[in-house]
Amino acid sequence: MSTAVRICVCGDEGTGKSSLIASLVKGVFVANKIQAVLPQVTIPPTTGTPENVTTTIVDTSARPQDRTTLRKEIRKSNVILLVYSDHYSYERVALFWMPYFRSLGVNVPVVLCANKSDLVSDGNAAQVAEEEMLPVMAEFREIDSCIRTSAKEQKNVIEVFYLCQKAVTHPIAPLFDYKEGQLKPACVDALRRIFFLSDKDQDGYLNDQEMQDFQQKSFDKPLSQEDLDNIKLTVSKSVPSSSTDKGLDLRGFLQLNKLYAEKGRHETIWIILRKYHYTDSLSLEDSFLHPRFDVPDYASAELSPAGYRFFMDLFLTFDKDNDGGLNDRELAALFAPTPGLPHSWAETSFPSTTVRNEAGHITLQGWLAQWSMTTFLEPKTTLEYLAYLGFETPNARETTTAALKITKPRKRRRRPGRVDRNVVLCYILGSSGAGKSSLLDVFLNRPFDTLYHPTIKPRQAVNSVELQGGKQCYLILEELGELEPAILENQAKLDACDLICYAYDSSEPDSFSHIVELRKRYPQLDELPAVYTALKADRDKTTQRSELQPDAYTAALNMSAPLHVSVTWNSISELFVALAEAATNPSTAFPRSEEPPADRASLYMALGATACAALAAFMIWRRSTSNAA
Ligand SMILES: Nc1nc2c(ncn2[C@@H]2O[C@H](COP(=O)(O)OP(=O)(O)OP(=O)(O)O)[C@@H](O)[C@H]2O)c(=O)[nH]1
Ligand SMILES: Nc1nc2c(ncn2[C@@H]2O[C@H](COP(=O)(O)OP(=O)(O)OP(=O)(O)O)[C@@H](O)[C@H]2O)c(=O)[nH]1
Ligand SMILES: [Ca+2]
Ligand SMILES: [Ca+2]
Repeated sequence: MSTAVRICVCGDEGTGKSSLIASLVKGVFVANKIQAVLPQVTIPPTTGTPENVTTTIVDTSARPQDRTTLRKEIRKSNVILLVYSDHYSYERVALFWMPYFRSLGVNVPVVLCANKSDLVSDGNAAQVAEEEMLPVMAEFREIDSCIRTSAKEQKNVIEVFYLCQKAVTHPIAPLFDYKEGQLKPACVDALRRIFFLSDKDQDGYLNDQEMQDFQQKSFDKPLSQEDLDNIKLTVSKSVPSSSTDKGLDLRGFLQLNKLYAEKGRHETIWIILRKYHYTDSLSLEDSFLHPRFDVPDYASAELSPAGYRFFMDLFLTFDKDNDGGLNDRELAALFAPTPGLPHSWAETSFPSTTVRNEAGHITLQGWLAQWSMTTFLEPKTTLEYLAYLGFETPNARETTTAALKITKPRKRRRRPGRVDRNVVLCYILGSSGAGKSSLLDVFLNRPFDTLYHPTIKPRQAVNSVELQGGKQCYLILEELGELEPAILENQAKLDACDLICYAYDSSEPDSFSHIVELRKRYPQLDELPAVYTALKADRDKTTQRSELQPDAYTAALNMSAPLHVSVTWNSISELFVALAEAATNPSTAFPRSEEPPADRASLYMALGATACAALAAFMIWRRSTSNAA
């Protein structure tokens, strides 16, 4: 919105341009001859000034020799005050002035002023408007408003300049189409969204309480019962088919605003739109959608209790059939005041990233998990959607950032104790076919699928996990697909990750070596806490083709031995608890720091050596037997 209004006063010679300016500034009519062109005046905002703008008024001359200056001033202005005072100068409005402004290519509102009204008898006022003003207004859309003034009698002098200010601060053009007699589509879209956000119970009507809240928010003052009844009466009169028993429906709400526009009270619409953070071009303010929110290094973003509350209420409001899931229609209704699903959700075929019910609809648990993940991975998206979806705080000065919080930085991961995080990210690394996707599926309570679909794009799954002691945390599991090398080379990605889960297929002899290779190739992985997991434990365990067998390998690292799990076993959920525990208590997932007793260390090494020898012997034996066969 503009903070300054520059008014260029134009019109034929002798129409009273300079007199109007002098009358405004001095407060009295200057009867004696005044300067042809007054110097420009700048007026600071006063109590009545719309939007507290500073106003500059520029006088001009219509004489041909002053044309260059006139042109320059018109181009610099935000609004033109076009003055006429008799029949001749009136004719010149349509014949010269309006076409002239158009030929300059300026796109500013024009306020048309019929000055010297003292010379016309009062009875004529209505007729003047009918016969003179309406036709030119109809012909030239850029005319914002018309007014009759008298500099001599101080009539409408303050008002005419006020109209000029308002034409800039509260323009009618973006809201209303005179030719069609309709609110413009962008205005209807914005009002529809505002109606939708105000209809808190989503029954399609603004009931009395919702109207009160809307009024309070828009105009910072309560709505009296009388005013409310009047509004309803006006609407029911103008939309005869609508009943206002349950409140105001969308049609009635739009009609009400249309009436404002028709009656020249379009500033009311602007007040509403601006309260809901619309810009002059009827888009949402960038600072509203993207407030400043910085996540320091080693910290993360999470939803605050207010944020969780908001998303929970949203879910409950839109689960109309109360079946504990949001079906496609309910989801579409929920996202109606937004541009659609967040980009990243659409890309990851939401809701497949989180918990769904049998019908495939996202559950409340899944919904909160999904937002927890989004906030963790891309807090700006959450902030944007909080704005679209109408998150409000009791304190008007607070923004959507009140729905988020920043966790304490956790640079020193080896320090004992829990980290200040309720949402954690765990990368699952392992050879292709090791069973990573199956792990993600079972994490989301999906049935086990024996069919193998290799993963190409990174894939995430998020769910809540109950930690020991009953505390909830959200665990994001991510398998990296073909981007595994790229992601592991990216230090920022590793810093953001809370835990590495090394996974291998215990029934596949070439599976564990992938982990050994990864750790060799990316030594920076050792800076992260880790958990080793042997997958497909329901199948026959086989010897790994690796220098050390997994147990010996982890023992040599002073790490816990791999957990043996199978997605076909119910006990698989214990793995997720173990991962969440390790991620929130990272020091437990590093090599134990106390040096083990010397003889035990050598025992591990020796064990490793025997294991290798055994493996070699085994392979030789196999080969000879197969040769024999
Ligand atoms: N009766 C009457 N006379 C007015 C009014 N306003 C201005 N006049 C007179 O009209 C004449 C022209 O007024 P100006 O203010 O100089 O007009 P202008 O448009 O600035 O004229 P230029 O500078 O020549 O372009 C003066 O004699 C004013 O006193 C008015 O409201 N009523
Ligand atoms: N018996 C058994 N089979 C499993 C288990 N987990 C996974 N599988 C099967 O192993 C095969 C590969 O599983 P995926 O989960 O696709 O393996 P992945 O690690 O995601 O594979 P990539 O995406 O190629 O890296 C599939 O046919 C699964 O059905 C398990 O616990 N037991
Ligand atoms: Ca003048
Ligand atoms: Ca309602």
